[in-house]
Order: sequence, then structure tokens, then C-alpha cells
Amino acid sequence: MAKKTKKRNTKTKPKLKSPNFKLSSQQKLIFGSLLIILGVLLFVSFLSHLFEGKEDQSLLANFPVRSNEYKNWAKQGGAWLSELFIDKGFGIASFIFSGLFFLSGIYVTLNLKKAKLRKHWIWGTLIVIWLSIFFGFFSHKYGMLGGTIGYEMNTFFQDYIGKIGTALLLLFGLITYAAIRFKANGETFTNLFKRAKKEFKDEFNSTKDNITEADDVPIDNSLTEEAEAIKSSFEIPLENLEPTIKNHSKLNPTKKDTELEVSITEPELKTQEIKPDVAIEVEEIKEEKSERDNLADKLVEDFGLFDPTLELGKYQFPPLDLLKQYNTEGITIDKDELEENKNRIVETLSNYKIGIQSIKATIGPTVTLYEIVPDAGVRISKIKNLEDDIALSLAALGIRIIAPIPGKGTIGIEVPNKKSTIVSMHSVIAAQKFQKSEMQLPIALGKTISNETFVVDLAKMPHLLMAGATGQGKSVGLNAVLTSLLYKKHPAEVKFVLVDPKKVELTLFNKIERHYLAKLPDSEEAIITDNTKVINTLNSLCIEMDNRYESLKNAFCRNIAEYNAKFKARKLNPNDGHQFLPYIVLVVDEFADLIMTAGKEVETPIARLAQLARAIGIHLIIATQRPSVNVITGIIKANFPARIAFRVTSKIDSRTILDGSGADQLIGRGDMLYTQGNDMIRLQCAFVDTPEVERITEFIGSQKAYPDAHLLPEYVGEESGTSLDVDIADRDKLFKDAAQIIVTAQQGSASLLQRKLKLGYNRAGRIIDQLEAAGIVGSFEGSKARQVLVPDLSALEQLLENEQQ
Ligand SMILES: Nc1ncnc2c1ncn2[C@@H]1O[C@H](COP(=O)(O)OP(=O)(O)OP(=O)(O)O)[C@@H](O)[C@H]1O
Repeated sequence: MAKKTKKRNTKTKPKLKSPNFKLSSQQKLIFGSLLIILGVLLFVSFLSHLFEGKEDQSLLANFPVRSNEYKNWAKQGGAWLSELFIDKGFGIASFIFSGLFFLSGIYVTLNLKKAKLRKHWIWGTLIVIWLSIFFGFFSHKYGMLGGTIGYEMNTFFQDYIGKIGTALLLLFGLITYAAIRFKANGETFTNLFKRAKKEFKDEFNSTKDNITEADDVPIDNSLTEEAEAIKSSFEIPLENLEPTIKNHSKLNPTKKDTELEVSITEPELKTQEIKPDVAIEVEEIKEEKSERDNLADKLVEDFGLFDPTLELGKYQFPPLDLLKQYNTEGITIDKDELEENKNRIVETLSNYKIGIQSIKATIGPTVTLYEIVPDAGVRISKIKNLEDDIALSLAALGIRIIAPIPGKGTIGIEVPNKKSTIVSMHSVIAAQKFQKSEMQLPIALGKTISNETFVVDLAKMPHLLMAGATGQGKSVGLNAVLTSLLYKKHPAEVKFVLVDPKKVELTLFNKIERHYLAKLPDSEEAIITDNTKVINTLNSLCIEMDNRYESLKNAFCRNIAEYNAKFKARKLNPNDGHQFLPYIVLVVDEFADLIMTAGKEVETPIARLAQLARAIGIHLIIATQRPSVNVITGIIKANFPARIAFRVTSKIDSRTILDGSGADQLIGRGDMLYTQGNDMIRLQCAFVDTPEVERITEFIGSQKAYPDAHLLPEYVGEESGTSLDVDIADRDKLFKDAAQIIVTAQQGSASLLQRKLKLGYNRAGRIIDQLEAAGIVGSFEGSKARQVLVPDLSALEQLLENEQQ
């Protein structure tokens, strides 16, 4: 068993440990400075290689002879590195590598964002390659500036696409770079062109301006040197202006001068036009985050959101074709039957002097609902009182009268169809309502009277009580619930605890033990058929519940959904005992049997779970044949608002389950009433046959599984008493470590030791016994953790020292 538990521990560890690859801040400093030094060394070597490389080249043939006198500033090593990077590599573009190493050093030392550094490396390498090819293009002129790689790549390209092709390819590379790196587009280039044009124009105009201004000033016959230069650069305008300059006259409105003025005002107009287009840049105000969030963000950035399904990443959900489709599916309208029923209803009601205004039929899979609007003045209470008489007059089994239909003000009479249609599991699972549901634990129960697929969330129920006489469809109902969850939830997200005293109903699910089932650490079979083991399992679930509440409290979460979302966002540290929590669904088939044999011992933990477990993702589904008050007690009923009633034999039984009649009027074979506290809905339960369940479990069971079933916390029953006379010499090697853990956590539980020391259940249990014998923890207290009798570590040290003397 110890082996099994160990397996489970190793199962979860690799995932949890992945973020621990991080370096400590000291290691970062050492590694970062090494990178910086390497960057500087490369730069120095490369630089000196540019000047002295040729002389070193001949010596490198005898590398590594120590006596050789290298000219490189970093001697042999530098010469060798330069030869490798520059001559045999990428040419002078290799300088970028020295920069990248330097930058990496800074990033590592200062613990900056790694994603950015990765970007620098990717772009840096691409630039190196481009430059290498670019310089290689001119290798005939500038020798090996592009290195061997640049040269070889150039000859390769030129052989295939020629010189022009290679040049265009380089240009294409440049444009692509600008487009991706600087988000450039066609507009950027036209803007660039426009700006250049404008600058040129401005310069041109200002030159003209200077010249005109100069016209205001009396000028000597000899032109200044500047004017001379302007004159030579703007030949044509100056020639036109020449006479004016020569005559020392004021600016005359000659043709050319007007042109000049216009050209001066033009840019001003343009700027006015442009002004409204100038976009205002609003600096984004970033919300300050707490240190913990920043760390979580970083982890998410580096590793992505935590994915609980990763361990069984290749798991495939069962395909729909494993479920059977029936020919008799789909509603057929039998007009004669409808007419006949309508006439009988009208006749019967008229016997009791109840007039009808209108009647409307909704045909469901097993029953048809006739909705009647009575004449004005007819009291609903009258119809309600006549319920039984009307049912008798209609002389059919399974008639139910709903007076009034809630929220409608009409009276409903449900009459069974002569030919009922099967609601296949296939049809409800395939329904969009189920497939697209965003519920936490969606269950496709069946179809309503209006033939709509009925999907409910078990997490919202939060527990389900199912009752019905034998052979009315309970087991099929349970299978429908389990099948729905199997089709929607990954093995990492939900676990079942199955209790089956009948020993035959749920055995098929044994095949998915290592995928979906949860069990006690010491039990062989995951499906519990022995009533005494049920008590241990229920108490173990109570411990799991307490542990989960503790985890939720430490994580400041109100429910499992919030907790898991936080865990996925890596805001909870696995080293603090946090882990992804799967939903746990406890299914008890034949609860009456359990209560009869175990009584209070079962009722208490069930009631505790029912009262408290909703927030932490433990949900109970309890089925019973005998819905009597001593089985479904007040405390159980109070905590199970969601109930399903299949056909029962008496009105009293119906009252016990539903707090009202109705279940006794059902027709059986999956015909059921569902209530979640208020309205009662009549449903036809989806039918899933044993071979279908077998195919599904076979399909899941044949896939890669976890090493073991999900292990629940150990629960030491009273019968496994402790032997307190443990010799000090016989103590476990880990006794002291265990004592320290227990005292630090102030929680005397074996499961804590199992987790922290990676022990098997048996060994952890033995150590707890030894701790009890040593007076460190108190005696066994049922589902609660043992009391820790030593307040702190120094007291523990003292206690152990005293023992030695
Ligand atoms: N939803 C359904 N649609 C059609 N037929 C059904 C449906 N549910 C049950 N039946 C029929 O009723 C039979 C008995 O159903 P089931 O075994 O579920 O009853 P049960 O209430 O579990 O009985 P028991 O308590 O004795 O185990 C099935 O073999 C099947 O033929």
C-alpha cells in the first residue's frame, strides 16, 4: 500500500515542481556576470581581430600551442573565438552576438522579463543572418566581411536566383523586418517619403526666404560668399531675381515674387490642415499590483496557466457513437388518441359542471399534457378537490392533474401516451443544451414534457436524493448521471466515490478506477460494497472536506471554483500544500440498506457532508428504494433540496420524497418527477443500457490512466486501535522529522505526514502511533485531527532530550 501512496505522490509532483527550476538571486548574479564578461570578451576579441586577425590566422593552425605569440588582445582564446564567429561564421555581424551575451547578462542579473530577452535573441540572430548575407553580397569588394556563412549563402542564392534576385531578396528581408518589428505598413513608407519631400521643400523655401530677406538690406555690389553659394545651388530662381538684387530695390510684386510668397504660405496652410489629425497619445495607467500577483503573472507568462489535465493530456472523451440510437425515438402524433383523450376530458369535466374555454395538447415522450382554460368563474379549488374523481373517470394509469400550472393560470392534465418513446442517452448527450453548457457539473437527466432536453448542474443542486420503488428506473437514472459527467468532465476534474451494496449495479465502473474513481488508501477495490467500509469512506470524505476548507481559508477563497481558478492562475503555491481540487461525487445506491445496517454512524457524516460540502466541491447522490421516514430522515431531507422521484407505490412514500403527492401517479420505466425546492417537473429519464455503459467504461479504461485511483485521506477507524508501548529504539527513522512537522503545523494528522514526508499510509499511521506513545499527539478523535500536545519546537526538543536521559 505504501508503494501505492508513493506512486500517487510522484504522480502530482512533477507538475507542481516545474516552477522550481528558477535560480536563486545569488545564482542569478553569478550566471549574469559570467554572461556579461563573455559579452565583453567577445567584443574585445572581435575588435582586435579586425586589426590583427590576419597575423593570428597562420598561428591558429597550431592551436593550442602555448608558446605561440598571438596578437589578439584576448590571446589564443580570443583569436580562436574570432575565427569561429567572424571568419568561419557570420562575419562582422558577429559583433551583435557579443552585445546579446552582454544583454543576457544584464537581464539575468537584474531578473528582467525573459520573454523580452528571448525576443532580443530571435531578432538579433535574424539581423546577424541578414547582415552576413548582405556583406557576403559585396564579398568581391570587401573580402570576408560577411564571413563564410554569408559568402556561402550568397553563392547559393546567386546560383539559383542571380545577383538581382539576391539583392531583391535582401530588400524583401528588410521590408519584412520593418513590417514585423516596427509594425510598418505602406502608409509608413509614403509618410516617410512625404516627410522627406516636405523637408526638402522647406529647406528650399527657407533658402529662398533668406535671399529675399537679404534683398531688404542694402547690398554691396559684391555678393557675399553665402549668396554666391545660394546662387549656384538655385540657378533658375536666382537668375530671375538677379536684376532686383542688382538694383537694390525692395521686393517688387513681380511674377516670380508672388510665386515666392505663395510658396511660403503654403506650408503654414498645410500645418493648419494637419493639426486636427494629430492624435493625442494618452499614457496608459497601469494598475499597481501586489508582489504576489506579479509573481503569479510572471509564472503564468513563463509557464502558462496551470493545466490540471496535462498529466492525461492525450485523454479522449468517449465518442457519441458508443451510445445507442433507437428507431422509436422522436415524437409521433396520434391524432385519434389526442381526439379521444380530449373528448374524455371534456366529458368528465362537464360531469362535474366544469366548462372549458380552450384546450391545448403538448405531446411529450411518455405523457401528453392537456392544458385547459376553464370557463370564467370556475374555482381552481373545485378542480383540485375533484382531482381523484377526474383521474378515475379518465380511467388511465399515471394521470396527474396540476391545478393550476404554476405561472400560467391554466389547469394541466397529464395523460400517458399509448405508445411511449424512449429518450435515448444519445439524444440528450448530443443536445446542444448539454454540449454547450457552461455548468460545473452538467447532468442531462432526460426530456421534459415539451420534449426539451433537461440539463441541471449538480454543483448547484448541490446534493441529489433519488427514490423510487424497485424496477422503476433508479439504476438507469444513476447511470445517466454518471454518463453525463463522463462525457463532459476530464478525469482530472471530477472523481467518483461509488457505494454499491447491491454489488452489481456499479461494478462496470471498476474499469475506470484509475481515471475517475476515488478510494481509501488501504482499500483494494474502489467501488465500496461492504457497509462497514462505507463508514470509513464517509469519515474520510469529512476529513477531505475539512482539509479543503482549510486550503480555501488559506487561499481566501469562498468556493472551489474560485480556488481552482486562483490555482490555475498560479496564485497559490503548491509548496504551501495547495493543489488543484477535483470535484468529488459520492454516489450511494441503496441508501436504505446502509441506514439499516449502520444507522447513526452513516447518517452523521452524510448529514455533515450534506450541510457543509457544497462549497468545497463534494456532492452527494443518494438513491433509495424505500423512501420511508426512518431512511430519509428530517436532517437528510433538509439538506437535499434537489430530489428525483421515480414511481413509488404509495402516496405516503411520495410525500416523504417530494413533500407532496405525484410520484405515486407516475407510470414507471424512467417516468420521474424532479424538484429543486419549488416547482415539480415531470421528466422522462434518459435511458442508458448496461452494454452502453460497458462500452464507455471500456473506451475510457483502455486509455492511459493515473498510476492509482484518487486517494482520499486516511481515516483510522476505532477498530484499528493503537499500541502505545512503542520502544524508543524501534521508532521510525523519520520520527523526529515527523514530530517537527506535526508540532510546526499543530495538526496531528497522518495525511499531513504522508504529504510532507512522502510516506505511505501504513508508515505514516505507525509514526502517528509512536508520536502518541511519546506524548506528542493526543489520542484518536474520529474524523477530527489529533490534538498536538507540544506547543512549539523548543518544547519538543526538550521532550526528546528528556527521553534520552
Ligand atoms: N429511462 C428509461 N427508459 C426506458 N426504460 C427504462 C428507463 N429506466 C428504466 N427502464 C426500464 O426499467 C427497468 C428497470 O430499471 P432499473 O434497473 O433502473 O430499476 P431500479 O429502480 O434500479 O430497480 P432496482 O431498485 O430493483 O435496482 C430497466 O431494465 C428498463 O427496462
